[in-house]
Amino acid sequence: MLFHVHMTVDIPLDLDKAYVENLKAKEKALSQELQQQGKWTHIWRIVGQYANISIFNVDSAGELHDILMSLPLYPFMQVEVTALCQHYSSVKNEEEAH
Ligand SMILES: O=C(O)C[C@H]1C=CC(=O)O1
Repeated sequence: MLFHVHMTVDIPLDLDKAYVENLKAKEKALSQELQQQGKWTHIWRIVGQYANISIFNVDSAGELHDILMSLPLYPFMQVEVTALCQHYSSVKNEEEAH
């Protein structure tokens, strides 16, 4: 199942800098692990915002939920999820679309 996920990060300015850098490093490592596994298939920075647009390819909505909850920066994120399915006009088959 494909999901479009819009993550906006808002970290309080008064948090300890070392703590924040550690969270970001953990977030990056987990994100890259999920990308290597083919579950987090795209991540794009939204220009001018501390936000990203991502595409996830997971087995279920529940799996995506668990992944999002496990993100180290999740407590500081607003997350909007949109479920995707094949468009009838798409020239790609579902596998290629991933
Ligand atoms: O920077 C972000 O967009 C937030 C988050 C998502 C992946 C990652 O490494 O950080």
